[in-house]
Amino acid sequence: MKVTPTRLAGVLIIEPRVFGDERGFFFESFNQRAFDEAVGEHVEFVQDNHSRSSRGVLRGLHYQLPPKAQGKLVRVVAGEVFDVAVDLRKDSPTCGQWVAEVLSAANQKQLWIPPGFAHGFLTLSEKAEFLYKTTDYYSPEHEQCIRWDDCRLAIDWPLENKPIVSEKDKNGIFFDSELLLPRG
Ligand SMILES: Cc1cn([C@H]2C[C@H](O)[C@@H](COP(=O)(O)OP(=O)(O)O[C@H]3O[C@H](C)C(=O)[C@H](O)[C@H]3O)O2)c(=O)[nH]c1=O
Repeated sequence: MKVTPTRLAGVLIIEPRVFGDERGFFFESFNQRAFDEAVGEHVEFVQDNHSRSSRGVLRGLHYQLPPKAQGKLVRVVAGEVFDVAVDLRKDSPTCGQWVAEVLSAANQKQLWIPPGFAHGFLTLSEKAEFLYKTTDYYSPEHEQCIRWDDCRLAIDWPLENKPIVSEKDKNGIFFDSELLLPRG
């Protein structure tokens, strides 16, 4: 497993070791011991999610407030997305900054996004199947949505057209220092 830090401390790009042969391929999509070693601590996941999106669908930017903040280990098993994490940690030197990575069935890359970040993605392929593990349960009461087009975040989405966004996401809030989350 190859682990690459990003410019947002804690957010990691994880590339599993893929075993290809004449039948196809095999890889461990999650290994608790290897993951904990990569992150440097034990991380427990309690929920697996799966969403399918069409080209141009943008989901996010979502996060849950403490005490239900979620860490997310995300990957794509069909198609391709432009995946984004935004640092919302109050005392972080990269607070308000974002990092993006193209995740696809072809590159088999995963992104570890610890609690304290907002997350979203733009679908680049006709269809994308998005799977992810979360470190806490879904809690609508704690869910927040920051506008994908917030001008302070200025995320450079590779948009071909106006994205397809849910009503909830259309009515998201704008990034503000009041939103920031305590570290940990
Ligand atoms: C997230 C979630 C949703 N739901 C229900 C609530 C709605 O009735 C329906 C669709 O929810 P939503 O429109 O919030 O789904 P997404 O827009 O894909 O939200 C996700 O998208 C971005 C990329 C994220 O990072 C979050 O994990 C998550 O918020 O599924 C559940 O039952 N459990 C869940 O964990």
